Amino acid sequence: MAATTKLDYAKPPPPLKDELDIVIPTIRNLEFLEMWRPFFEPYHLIIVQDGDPTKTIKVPDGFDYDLYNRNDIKKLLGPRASCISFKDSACRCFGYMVSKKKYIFTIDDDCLVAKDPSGKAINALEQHIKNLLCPSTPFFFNTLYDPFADGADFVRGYPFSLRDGVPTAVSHGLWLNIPDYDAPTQLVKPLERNQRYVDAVLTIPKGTLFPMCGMNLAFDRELIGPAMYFGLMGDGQPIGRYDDMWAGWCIKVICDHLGLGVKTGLPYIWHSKASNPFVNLRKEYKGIFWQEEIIPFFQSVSLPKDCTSVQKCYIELSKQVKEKLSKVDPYFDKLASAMVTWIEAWEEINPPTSASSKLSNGTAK
Ligand SMILES: O=c1ccn([C@@H]2O[C@H](COP(=O)(O)OP(=O)(O)O[C@H]3O[C@@H](CO)[C@H](O)[C@H]3O)[C@@H](O)[C@H]2O)c(=O)[nH]1
Ligand SMILES: [Mn+2]
Repeated sequence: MAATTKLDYAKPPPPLKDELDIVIPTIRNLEFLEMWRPFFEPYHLIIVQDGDPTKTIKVPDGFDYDLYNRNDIKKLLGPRASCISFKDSACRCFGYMVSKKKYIFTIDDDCLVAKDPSGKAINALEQHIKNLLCPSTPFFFNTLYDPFADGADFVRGYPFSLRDGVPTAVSHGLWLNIPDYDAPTQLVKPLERNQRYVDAVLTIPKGTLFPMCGMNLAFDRELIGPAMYFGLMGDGQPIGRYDDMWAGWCIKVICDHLGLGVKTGLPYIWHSKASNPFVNLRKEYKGIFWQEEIIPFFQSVSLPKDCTSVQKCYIELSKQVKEKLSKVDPYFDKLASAMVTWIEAWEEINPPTSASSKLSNGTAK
């Protein structure tokens, strides 16, 4: 059995119902919650209504929720609301900012409960909680996958000095049915469906980036929340559908710097609707060739030792974005400024407590 584990994988994890918020970006009514009711009803929902604030979003009875529309965002953030995207699912990050809980689970309104190979309904939230409560192993790859999973462990040759692992900051879930493909792939493979259920949770190794998808994602808000900014997308912006990707690249370099873990794999959800590939192509177009410069940038990012908090790392990252990516397009100059605005807004909404400020100055004992 692994040297240390905060959780016995064989048993269900603690429900964390008072420590976790569910964040849903939406332009639709939320009937999908009926399918999730057995799993979600005990939790507080933060619904971020995008688009026309005068539209009424219907939420099924029995759920405890706060709903924020564009007017609410402007009222709460004032001029700093400019950093929250409009007419793009990136608006969901506002929900991360206003939450007061330690954990966040974000899910799209076209993601339904999937079934595992035995036909059992998958409680995606329970698996994310397991993933977050168990350590990650970014420094040395365990070939039997998650060593903390029931029936697995560290294999021969795995250094005992590394078997405690590190705290897990992010749990990235996957999708059956409609896969999260980019528009070109979607256009050439319109009928492809993901039917492969891979029963694995992997820690993404230190130094490796990954394409983070926001539709089935959980994270420890206290460990990495301030870096989970989903960027400037949608209305008035030259790019869309790179919100979660941008956040994923930022959080990964910061997690690597701070010694935190990022996991991907279980749980699966059932992604029920494909968005329009032609509309998606128009949104993604610039991103498809910009990312050939963005990825080498993130691969070369080095954060100074005195960046001991997520906020300090993020502000340093914004400086490097301004310095090194603005030559790709003036958009990155705007994005770098928006990254700073996001941190300012985050700190205004979440004033540091004495404990958290000790943590952020690396003085906590
Ligand atoms: O303008 C908008 C459009 C949509 N939403 C809400 O965001 C999610 C995702 O929307 P949808 O399922 O229609 O789009 P997908 O292409 O499947 O989304 C995936 O692609 C990524 C694009 O950023 C994203 O990470 C994935 O979610 C739904 O809840 C819509 O209601 C919105 O708020 N504003
Ligand atoms: Mn979708």
